[in-house]
Amino acid sequence: MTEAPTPYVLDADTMTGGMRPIRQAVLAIGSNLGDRIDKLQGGVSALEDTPEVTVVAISSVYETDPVGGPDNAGKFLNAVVLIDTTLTVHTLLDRALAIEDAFGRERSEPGAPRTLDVDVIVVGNRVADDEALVLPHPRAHERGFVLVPWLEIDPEGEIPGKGFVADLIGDIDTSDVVKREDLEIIL
Ligand SMILES: Nc1ncnc2c1ncn2[C@@H]1O[C@H](COP(=O)(O)OP(=O)(O)OP(=O)(O)O)[C@@H](O)[C@H]1O
Ligand SMILES: Nc1nc2c(c(=O)[nH]1)N=C(CO)CN2
Repeated sequence: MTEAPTPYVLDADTMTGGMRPIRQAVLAIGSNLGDRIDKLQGGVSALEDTPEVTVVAISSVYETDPVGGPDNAGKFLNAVVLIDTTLTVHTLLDRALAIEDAFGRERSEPGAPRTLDVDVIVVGNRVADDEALVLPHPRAHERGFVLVPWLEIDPEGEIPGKGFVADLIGDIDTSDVVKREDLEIIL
C-alpha cells in the first residue's frame, strides 16, 4: 500500500495538542465457528464504533478452506477491511483482540476454530517485531483468504518488503477462495 502524505489530527488521548498521524491499515477478518456472517458483521460494526477508527472499505465475503488447524475444521468466511486510524499500532492490535473477545473468541490451541479472528495485516509502512505484534503480518503474503479480498478493494495494495498484492496473488493457489455473492457486510 502506498502511503499518502501524512495528515495529522490533534491527539485526543492526551489533549496536549500533540499530533497523531492518520494511517491507513488493512485488517483481515475470519470466522469458522457459529453464525459466521453475523460475527464478521459484528466485528466490522465494532471497528466502526471505535472513535479513532474510520472504516474506508469492506470487501465482499469469501468462503475459504481452512489453512492449518485441525483436520475437521470447517470452512471460513473471510473479508478484508481498510480503515483510517489514529491509534498506535499496539493499541490497534489491542482493539482487534478485544473485538475478538467480545464475539466469543476462545484462545485454545493454535489454529483452533474461531468465532472471530481479526488480524492486523499492514499499517501504512510501519514495521513491528515484538512479542505482541509483528507487522506486516508475517503470513499474509501467502494467504489467498487475505490477498483476494484485499485486491478487490485496494488494487494498489502493497505489503512492505514483500510486494504488491496483485503480484503476490500470482504466486499462490487461490482456487479455494470463493466469493459468496449472497452475503454482505454493511456499515
Ligand atoms: N499482525 C498481527 N495481527 C494479529 N495478531 C498478531 C499480529 N502479530 C502478532 N500477533 C499476535 O498473535 C497472537 C495470536 O493471534 P491468533 O491466535 O489470532 O493467531 P492466529 O490468528 O491463530 O494465527 P496467525 O497469526 O497465523 O493469523 C495475538 O495475541 C497477537 O499478540
Ligand atoms: N481459510 C482460512 N484459514 C485460516 C484463517 C482464516 O481466516 N481463513 N485464519 C487463520 C489464523 O489467522 C488460520 N487459517
